Amino acid sequence: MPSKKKRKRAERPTIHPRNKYSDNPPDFRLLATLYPSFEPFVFYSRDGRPKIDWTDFNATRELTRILLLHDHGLNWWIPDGQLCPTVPNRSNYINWIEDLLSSDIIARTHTDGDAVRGFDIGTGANCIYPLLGASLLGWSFVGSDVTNVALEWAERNVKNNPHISELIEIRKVENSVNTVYGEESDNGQSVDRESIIDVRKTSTFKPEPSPSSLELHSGVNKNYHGPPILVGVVKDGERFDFCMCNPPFFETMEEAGLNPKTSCGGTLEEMVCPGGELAFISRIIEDSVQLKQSFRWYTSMVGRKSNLKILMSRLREVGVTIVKTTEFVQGQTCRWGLAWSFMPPTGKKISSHVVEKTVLSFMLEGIHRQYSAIHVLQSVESFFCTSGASCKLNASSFTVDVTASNDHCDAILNNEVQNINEAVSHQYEQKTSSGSNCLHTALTEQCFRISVFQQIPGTLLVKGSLLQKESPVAGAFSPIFQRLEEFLKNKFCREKALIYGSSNPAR
Ligand SMILES: C[S@@+](CC[C@H](N)C(=O)[O-])C[C@H]1O[C@@H](n2cnc3c(N)ncnc32)[C@H](O)[C@@H]1O
Repeated sequence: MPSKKKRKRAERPTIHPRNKYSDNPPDFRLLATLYPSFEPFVFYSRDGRPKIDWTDFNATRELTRILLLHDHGLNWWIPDGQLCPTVPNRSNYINWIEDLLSSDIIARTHTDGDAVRGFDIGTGANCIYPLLGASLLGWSFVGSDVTNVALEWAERNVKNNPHISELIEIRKVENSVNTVYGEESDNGQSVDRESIIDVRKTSTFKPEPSPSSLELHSGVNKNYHGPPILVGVVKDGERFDFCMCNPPFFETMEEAGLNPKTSCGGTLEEMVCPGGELAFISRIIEDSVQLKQSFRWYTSMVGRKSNLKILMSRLREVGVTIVKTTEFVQGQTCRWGLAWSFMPPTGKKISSHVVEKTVLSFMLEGIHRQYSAIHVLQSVESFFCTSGASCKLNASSFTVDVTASNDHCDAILNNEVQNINEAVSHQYEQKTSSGSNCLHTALTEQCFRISVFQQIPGTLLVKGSLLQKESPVAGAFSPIFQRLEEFLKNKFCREKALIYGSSNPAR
């Protein structure tokens, strides 16, 4: 049997090992006794487990407030309706940047001794990244934003923490330098034609999208039409170790208010920008082409896997020296981290936590209305069972654990249907490092977990994790996963899989 600790890790596969909450999730019972203001929000399920109502904004805000106070010694507040960050999830991004900075894959150059300086694009009223980065790691930050409420509350949150306030500068993004030619931008603000023309004149960036870029993938032109992001905000001669960004992910508020299971607030300005995250991050890429080595690392969160692929091909076009990605999982939500640099690479490798080669994924987009994640999960199970592989479906974690022999793998790849009762009996037990339930495996078998995550309505992410990296049949994992992609797309999506084994650069 796997140890308790190992099982816990397997349930939360990508929480960073240095994350304070990786082995100790918040203890609501304890927090309710320590903080009377939190107590009214905690209730107990039949089996006595303490819970909070994730759909209650006041509950999620109070949880964030006391976690920041209890675990980080930070005083913090936001007004009603502003985006409320989840502390464990935001800490993951900070830990990932720490990995990038310490990785030696690019040269260390312009740092001021050991001091690390970051730029948080769109710090929000919550100012969460500068507060966490400064208190956990002593990093200094510029946090930028455009709205008065964000700037006012970010300032307040900094001032209320005098022990780190010297480390954080909140910077207003001036709209006078705008990015749409001689017209009004979508939000009615005036714009400056000159600034964008100058930027393009000196740029090596190609304004015409190539066949692999935005228009082709999305079917719409997703150019950014908003206030400046980095160019025009970063001052002449300023140098940073990194920038980070939790961008406005969505194109409309409808798209944004979608997770009925949680209430984390979020105003129109925080959640939405014309063109959504694709346009916003594409502008960060364009700005990075201008600013090049002013930053060691450029990074952003990405909300949709399909956008990650497009952005990666964009990065290849503009000639970055290195691209890194990671995955952030919290409950049923999955986000990605995208990082790139123009620094010369040193040829050294980054730690294995950052590069994840045994995890594959694809998106199911345009799912027919009548289907939900559980239907997809059941089809995953039947897909593998019909080849004779053994499956264990877990409806609460939305996973299917699969154990497949060499013969089962062949059957899947050759589209053969086997008698389920004839599944090869397992020969002996071999524990996997990830502590999965899928333990009864012979050496010639492989064991993997398929997980299904809700993205937005009509879009699911399907992820496959190989649990026995050393298995001699591990090489079959990728083609099998491609078969699964083809099968699920044909069954659930309005747009069918056109060709078997569609290439996915993000894999
Ligand atoms: C999704 S919120 C992120 C807030 C916070 N960083 C977090 O992680 O919770 C996006 C933020 O970006 C800000 N924003 C939008 N356009 C911006 C721009 N051009 N420059 C700086 N901030 C911008 C919004 O006002 C909003 O506060």
